[in-house]
Amino acid sequence: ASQHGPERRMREALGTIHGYAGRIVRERRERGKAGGLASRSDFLSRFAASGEHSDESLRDVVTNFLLAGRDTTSSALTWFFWLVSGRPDVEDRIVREIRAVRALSSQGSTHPSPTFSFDELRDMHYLHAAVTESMRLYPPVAMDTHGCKQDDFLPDGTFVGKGWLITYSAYAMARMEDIWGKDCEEFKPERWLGEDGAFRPESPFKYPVFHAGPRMCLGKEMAYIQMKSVIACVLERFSFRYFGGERRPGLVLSLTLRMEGGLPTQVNKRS
Ligand code: HEM
Repeated sequence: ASQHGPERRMREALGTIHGYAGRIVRERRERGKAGGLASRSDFLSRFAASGEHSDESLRDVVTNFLLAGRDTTSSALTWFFWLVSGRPDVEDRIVREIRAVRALSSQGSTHPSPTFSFDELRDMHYLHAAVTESMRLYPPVAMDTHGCKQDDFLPDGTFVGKGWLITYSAYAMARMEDIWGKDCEEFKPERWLGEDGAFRPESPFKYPVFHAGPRMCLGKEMAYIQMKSVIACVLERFSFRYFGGERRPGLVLSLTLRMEGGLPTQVNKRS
């Protein structure tokens, strides 16, 4: 193998990632061995304790989860907070929903939990719609590429040859009138709500933010729980004011869709 150039840099980068993920696995294994209070019941600890998986295999699972689950949700949250900061009406509805859920569950309890339970988060339909709508316009995986294993035809008859790469852009699809109608460019959480106010999902082929078909995102439900939990906890206590100017922040297209220059924000305590 070459000691120079891209190969060497690749090897070094891989060493850094493997080192990081490997430490996480070793730590869980050691804690598991110590047993009792020191061991934890998280997903990885259970995997490690089962004794069925090698360190290398668990290291790759950890790497996969970090890549798939960290930058995606943080990209989604960044664009969400930017969109909502320009729409006080949406923010207001979210906060009212959070308070309604809170009021229902804290009846009779003097020390309500600072976070929200799974059931409480599930009851936040408007928030679910707002998060979904924000990812429609700013999909964390804005473009997704797959390789074609054998000659095939797309449903519309387009030929795709073996070995070809095919890319679709969820970002562009969100802005097509044919798909979403005349108001496609508008941030409109109501798009996702039925007349009863309940969230109404769409076909993943129309909304390919988590991909569609057999290789769809495995972490979709977990991603919603994480994002709704963060948003509900934060918006219950704070309001945000974006001060990056009137223009839309620049798009940075890497593996995930990031925001140029981050999200300059003033945070205020909610009264
Ligand atoms: C807003 C957050 C997320 C978005 C938008 C998202 C999006 C996607 C997309 C588009 C794919 C398909 C990639 C491809 O074409 O191969 C995918 C795959 C995957 N995602 Fe997510 N993801 C999110 C969060 C998560 C989280 C939190 C986890 C795990 C904890 C996760 C785990 C995975 C895994 C394991 C796959 C591979 C599935 C397979 O190839 O069979 N994702 N995700």
